[in-house]
Amino acid sequence: MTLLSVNLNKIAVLRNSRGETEPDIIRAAHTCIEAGCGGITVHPRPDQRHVRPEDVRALAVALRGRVEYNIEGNPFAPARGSYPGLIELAREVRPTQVTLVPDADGQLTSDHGFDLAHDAERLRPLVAELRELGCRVSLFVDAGARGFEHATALGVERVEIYTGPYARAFADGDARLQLEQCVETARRAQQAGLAVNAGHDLSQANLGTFRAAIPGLAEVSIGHALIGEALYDGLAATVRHYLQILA
Ligand SMILES: CC(=O)[C@@H](O)[C@H](O)COP(=O)(O)O
Ligand SMILES: NCC(=O)COP(=O)(O)O
Repeated sequence: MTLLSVNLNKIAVLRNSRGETEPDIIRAAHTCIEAGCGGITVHPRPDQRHVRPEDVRALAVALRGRVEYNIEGNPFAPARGSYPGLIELAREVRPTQVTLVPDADGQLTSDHGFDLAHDAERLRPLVAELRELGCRVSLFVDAGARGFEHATALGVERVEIYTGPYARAFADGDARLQLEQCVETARRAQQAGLAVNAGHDLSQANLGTFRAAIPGLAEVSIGHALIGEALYDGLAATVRHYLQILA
């Protein structure tokens, strides 16, 4: 069974565009949980254009004991304004899992993973602290990544394969090479004792093929496509509700 963790960043983006409280991220989380998802993911960033520290805290209260809570982000990005930094947020809310992502500041979205051999030493104290807090630690890696033994040696339990290039190739009509690379990467990670998560631009169109190719895939975190698809799935019914009011 692969756990579906719904990324709610895009709900926050819509809400932030009006500076008010709707759509409500907690209500969205309840809806996803009632629909059967196994986890909620958020990816706070220092510029706070997506979920904000207060969302991270409120979700921790709403989710506790119900589903897994996965917080993603760059642990090296400094605190800025009311953003206290990823590790400080983890200290406060102790999520189920922290996925460390080497985003550059101001990056539109995540687009690459860690170089495990190169980054291991600076990750070491962070991984140790997160594990002491009781959080499972996952590292975001590119398809094709090597050096998983460095992650295992740090005490990391999972890696998340960045699936953006796979999703793009799938949309372009031929994802064979990208998929093979993901399969091979998952196999190497599992051989090193790590469980494998995946995410970025996964969708109803490309998920089935991906899942079928990766035995033991532990978790997928999906946000952008899922929220977009939810709009299409709900738009007609919502228009009908408005028409009933106006009839
Ligand atoms: C690590 C990763 O791939 C996701 O967390 C992604 O960055 C989230 O997407 P947003 O760009 O919507 O925050
Ligand atoms: N870790 C990936 C994630 O949380 C969601 O990515 P996307 O589906 O929004 O591209």
